[in-house]
Parts: sequence; structure tokens; C-alpha cells
Amino acid sequence: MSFANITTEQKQQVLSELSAIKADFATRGFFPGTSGNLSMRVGPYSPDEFFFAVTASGKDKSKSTPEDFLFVDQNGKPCESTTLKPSAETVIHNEIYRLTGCGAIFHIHSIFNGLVSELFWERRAVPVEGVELIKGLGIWEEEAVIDIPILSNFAEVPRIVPEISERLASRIPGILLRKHGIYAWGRDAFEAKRHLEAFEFLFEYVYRWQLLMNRK
Ligand SMILES: CSC[C@@H](O)[C@@H](O)C(=O)COP(=O)(O)O
Ligand SMILES: [Zn+2]
Repeated sequence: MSFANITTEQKQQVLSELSAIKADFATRGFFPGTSGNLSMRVGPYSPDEFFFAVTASGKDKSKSTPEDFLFVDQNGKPCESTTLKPSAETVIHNEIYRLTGCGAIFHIHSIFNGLVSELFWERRAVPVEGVELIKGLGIWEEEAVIDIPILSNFAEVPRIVPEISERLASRIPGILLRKHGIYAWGRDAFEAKRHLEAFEFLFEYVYRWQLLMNRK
């Protein structure tokens, strides 16, 4: 199976879904200062060979242009001739697809995800206890208690990758990079978006709860 076997319709479908999500996230202020990146898989999957559309690096993600996305392979190499550069964090998307076989991955920076990543850095995980929106992560047990993994952040992005395989927890569809941002994934774009929104809600909840508990 090569990228050439993927139809124009399949590619268009992925690009239009990603564009809609990018526009929606942009209106919600999810991409300050060009931060964040989005990707969605296209075609068949095996851990050794897969293809996905990913945001081009460094663009103003509140604008919609024909140069917003490009297709890359399991090594992060462009599948088609292009002058666009894939996201500087494409290696992270590659590793998450390789480990999970998911269909879409969304990454954003926010004040709350940054604050909780530092608040709970010593325990390397954000604890969340019994909050209803844990169900938004697909975890349906009564009064669920979860730990959202926090990983080291490095300016040299490939250095982040080894910790992903070590820390990725099978039932938590996301990882938080210290003072950087959240990566959330799902079977498809709908599920990845629901997970991202649930994480952001839980981070704000946990942050505010800590403030309440520690008030004088
Ligand atoms: C401009 S700050 C954000 C970047 O350093 C990075 O973390 C990010 O999320 C966006 O990088 P990009 O290469 O545009 O995908
Ligand atoms: Zn980032």
C-alpha cells in the first residue's frame, strides 16, 4: 500500500474535517502565537506504514489558506512534492500513531494546561478524582480516579519521544508536556476533539480546586 493508492476523495475528506476543526479551535483562542498542531490519518494503518495530514509549521492557525496542511508518512516525510514544512512536532504525532493506531491527534497550548503541568510536575501526573467529565475521556466507572501523565519538555523535539513510549497510559487518551501543552488523540477527529475539550475542562477544574483548597 503506498500513498499513491489513497484517493483524492479520501484526502479531501481529511483536509475538510481538519480545516473545520482548526477554524473552530482558532475562534476559541486555542492557537496563541502560532502554537498548536493538528493531524488526521488517511488510508490503511499498520505500525510500520501509515499516512496523515498535519498542519504546516509556524503558520497563523487562525487563517484558512491552501497551505495549511501537508501529508506525511510514518517517518514524518512529505508524501507529495511541497515547499511546506510539517509541524516541528510531527515526530510526536508519528510516535503516538505508531503506539496507539489512533485516527487523529490534536495539540494545543493553554494557560491551564501549562499551570497544572507545573503544579503537579513532582508527581509527573495530574490527578483527577470523580469529576463527571472524566467520562468525556471514555472512562465510565463510578467516581473514577485518573492520573494524566506529565512528560518532560525539550527544545529539541525528538528528545521528547522516548518518554512517550514509557509513559503513555492505555486508558488515558492524552499526554501533557511540562509547561508546553496537551496532546489528545482519538479513533477519529470527533473523538480526539471530545478528549481535548474534556482534558482542558479537567485542567481548569483541578487548578481552581487547588486554589480553593489552599486559600487562607
Ligand atoms: C510558537 S510557540 C509553539 C511551538 O514551539 C510549538 O510548540 C507548537 O505547538 C507549534 O509548532 P508548529 O511547528 O507550528 O507545529
Ligand atoms: Zn507545541
